[in-house]
This record gives sequence, C-alpha cells and structure tokens, in this order.
Amino acid sequence: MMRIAVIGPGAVGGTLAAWLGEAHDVTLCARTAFERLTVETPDGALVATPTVLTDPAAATPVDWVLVATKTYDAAGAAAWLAGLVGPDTRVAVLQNGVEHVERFAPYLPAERITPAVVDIPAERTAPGAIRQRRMGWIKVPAGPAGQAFAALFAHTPIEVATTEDFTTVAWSKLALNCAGAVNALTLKPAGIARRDDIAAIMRDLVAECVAVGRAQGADLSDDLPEQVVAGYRAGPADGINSLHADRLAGRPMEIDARNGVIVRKGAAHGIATPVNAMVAALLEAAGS
Ligand SMILES: NC(=O)C1=CN([C@@H]2O[C@H](COP(=O)(O)OP(=O)(O)OC[C@H]3O[C@@H](n4cnc5c(N)ncnc54)[C@H](OP(=O)(O)O)[C@@H]3O)[C@@H](O)[C@H]2O)C=CC1
Ligand SMILES: CC(C)(CO)C(=O)C(=O)O
Repeated sequence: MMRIAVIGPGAVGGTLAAWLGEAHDVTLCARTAFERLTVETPDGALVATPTVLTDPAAATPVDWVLVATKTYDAAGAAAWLAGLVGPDTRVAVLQNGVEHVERFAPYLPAERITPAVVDIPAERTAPGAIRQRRMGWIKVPAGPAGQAFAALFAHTPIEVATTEDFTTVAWSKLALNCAGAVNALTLKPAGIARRDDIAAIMRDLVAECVAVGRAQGADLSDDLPEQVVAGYRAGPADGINSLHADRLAGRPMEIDARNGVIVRKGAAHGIATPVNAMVAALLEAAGS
C-alpha cells in the first residue's frame, strides 16, 4: 500500500483517487471541501470517504503526489508540494497539453516529475461527484518512475502503460484536445463534430497541430485529422470535454495549454497556425 496525495480531486483527480483508494492510502488535497467521493464508472459506482485537506499547511510527505488541477491552477497546486514532497516522493503531473514538466519545473527538480497523458473522459457535476464515461488509459515515459507509477494502478481496470515515445503520445493527445475547442466555442457537446462544416474546422486545427508536433519530434500520421474527427463522431454525442466544461461553469479555460501552445511553438519553428490562433483569440474573448 502506497501513500498517495491527489492535488485537484476534480473530474480526473477524483476518478483516479476513487480507483487508487481501493488499494492505497489516498489523501485528497482540495480547494473546495467535500466529504463523500462518488464516481459513476463504467463498472458501477465507487464511493469513498477519504481524508480531504484544504490547507496546504496540513500536508505531510507521501510516496506519490498526483497533480490533477487544470493547467492554469499550477501555482495553486504547487503550494501543496512543500508539505507533501519528502526526499523520496515522486510527483506525477496528469494534465492535458505537452508542457507538463516545464510547468512544474519552477517548483521541483525536473527529474522528480513524471508527466502523464490521460485519456479518461470524466465530468464533474459537483465537488466529489463525477461521471467516468470510459475506462480509458494513461501513458507515462518508460523508466523506473514510469514503471512505479503504472504499478499504482495494477489493481484497476484502467490501462496504465509506459511509452518509449512520450513526445508522440502527448502530441497525439493534443491533436484530440485542440479540436475540442469547437465545443467550447459553440457550447455544443461532442456530437457537433457530426456537422461537416465543424468537422472541416477540426481537421484544420489538427493539421496545424500535426505540423508543429512533427517539428517538435513527434511521429504523427497524415490521417490524424481524419482519425480525430472519426473519434469524436463515434463517441457519445452528449460528451462534454473539460475545456467546454470550464466555459459552461464560468471558470478560466486551458486555451493556452491546448491551442495557444500550438501557436507559440509553431511561431518558434516558423510554422503558420492561423486556425488555432483564431480559436484561441475567440475563446479568450468569450471568456473575458
Ligand atoms: N475531464 C476530462 O475528461 C479530462 C481532463 N483532462 C485534463 O486533466 C486536467 C484536470 O482536468 P479536470 O479533472 O477536468 O478538471 P476539474 O476542473 O474537474 O478539476 C480540477 C480540480 O482542481 C481543483 N483545484 C484547483 N486549484 C486547486 C488548488 N490550489 N488546490 C487543490 N485543488 C485545486 C479544483 O477545485 P474546485 O473544486 O475548487 O474547482 C478541481 O477540483 C486538465 O489538464 C484537463 O485538461 C485530461 C483528460 C480527460
Ligand atoms: C477529450 C477528453 C475527454 C479525452 O480524455 C479530454 O481530454 C478532455 O475532456 O479534456
């Protein structure tokens, strides 16, 4: 049994905490207090009453810290690290985008950070109340830290694996996420991808991501734009991605981590990214 702290027990953090709590000692580090964690999973409900801390001063060292806040809440998440991180603690960052390590490098030595790509669609209806839509998967870089992270989930049906090519995994996931901007813009769930005009915009967003990702070293196939659209069309039409959920709730949005990053890194390589720049600007304006 490992001691695990989850910073940010929202849709992803709450889902993982509920599964991990079946075999480990899990503490939740939350911003908003709640008593009961209930996750409707594809295999039925998981209900737990874990320790929930809301004051970083109450945190004590654990074996693993899992950071699952939104990217824009990194500074708040980092406030927990002084209490949670001891000499042997490993820190996994479970967020979308391709900048997991850069984002937390100001707070921790980079070698202590395990970046994780998560593909587990989950929606939070209230603090501690979550619907996990699909069992999904997590990928982490190959190596001792990645193996130790995967071992935490050995008792769960979630597929957690290491990869020798994390760059490609992260950019492939970014391709999926950058296209999801259309949902936050239109305030329509995943089924909007069934419209041909919207699918054309999604393909353009992904094509820019592919061009920039390749320049960053990712091995991305030519048909990724088509695969992304096909995936959205095949999934539940009422699925709400986390960017869309943020806009619906009036929260900040991960625009920079999901679309802005393509524009920023594209500019560094001299690659034009007008469609991602446009949706990022429209979302910034919509959220301001
Ligand atoms: N939802 C999904 O389906 C998926 C999301 N992701 C990615 O995972 C990451 C997390 O997303 P998601 O789970 O949807 O986000 P949520 O908004 O559901 O959860 C984030 C949680 O972080 C908490 N939080 C914010 N600041 C702090 C702080 N200082 N201390 C402690 N807790 C804090 C929030 O608290 P409060 O309750 O007060 O808001 C909230 O509970 C994002 O990068 C997202 O892109 C990846 C795959 C799937
Ligand atoms: C698209 C999805 C649900 C895939 O896990 C996701 O990453 C998100 O909502 O942020």
